[in-house]
Amino acid sequence: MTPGKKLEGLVAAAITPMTPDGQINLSVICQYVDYLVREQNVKNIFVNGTTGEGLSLSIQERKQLAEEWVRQGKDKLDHVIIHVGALSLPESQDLARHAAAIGASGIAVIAPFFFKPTNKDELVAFLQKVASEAPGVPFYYYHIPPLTGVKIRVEELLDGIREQIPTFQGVKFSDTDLLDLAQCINKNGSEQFAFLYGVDEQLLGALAVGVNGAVGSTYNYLGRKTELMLQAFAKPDLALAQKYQFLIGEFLNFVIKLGFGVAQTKAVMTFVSGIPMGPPRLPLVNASEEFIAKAKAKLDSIAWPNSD
Ligand SMILES: CC(=O)N[C@@H]([C@@H](O)[C@H](O)[C@H](O)CO)[C@@H](O)CC(=O)C(=O)O
Repeated sequence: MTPGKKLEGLVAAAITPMTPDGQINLSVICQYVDYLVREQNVKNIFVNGTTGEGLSLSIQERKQLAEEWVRQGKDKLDHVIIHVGALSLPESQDLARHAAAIGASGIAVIAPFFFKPTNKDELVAFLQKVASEAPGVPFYYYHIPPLTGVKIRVEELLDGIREQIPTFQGVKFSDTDLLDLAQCINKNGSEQFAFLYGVDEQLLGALAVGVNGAVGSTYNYLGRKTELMLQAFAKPDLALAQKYQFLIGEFLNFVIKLGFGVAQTKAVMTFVSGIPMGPPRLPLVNASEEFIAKAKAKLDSIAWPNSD
């Protein structure tokens, strides 16, 4: 891992591999890291988030996964960010201390979503109590209102945030409100904080307003293609960047219509990488065989530009 290096570019939202009987499967994480680095050229990972079913895991499982990702990523990955958000503040603090103790490169926290903060001050108070348990570890706010129902604007949250959370380093922005995202970047600059976008199907729009990178589920298996989109955008070759975004969107649009979530992501990653990701945990249920066949046929049919 590379301490001090700014978090930018693509970050894979880690899937949590499980055995057929639903236990976490740490034994494939070494292979998973090698696959990301060698086949997808992705060197950053976001552990125990949405795609990783972090909120469906026990605290003990979350710690075991964090330890294994840090251990396996030590000499191969640039950043291992651990999501430590939980509904219970002491649990979240415990996870933050643990992430610091094992040498994670950053921690992230989702807004509590059962008893929800109703304004910025309540949310920042919660985040501050977690961040202060890991005073040497870069802290990221994980904004995902479609799942948390917490719609406090990030633009508002960032106002004066470093005074309350000195380790504040950036935002994982998993929302479609590009006005809010653009204002965050306009007011704070993407040099001061890292802005990482989390809606893979419209990353190009977020690049246009200045994000530093992206965290998402599809970078597990479309990391290399998305990297080519980032390169085309940087060149700049907007037509080529659009071509990549349209094709990524074509696949996601297709699977979203079939019903797409974490269970289906596990199935897609299994057939693309060959690494068994196993079943999801209830209440999520396995992707159907019909979904798998259709998703595979669709992905295979895409004619990527300059494809290898
Ligand atoms: C709601 C959801 O799962 N969003 C994904 C996206 O990567 C999403 O899978 C993708 O845009 C396809 O819709 C990420 O934002 C989640 C994520 O980064 C995480 O697992 O923490």
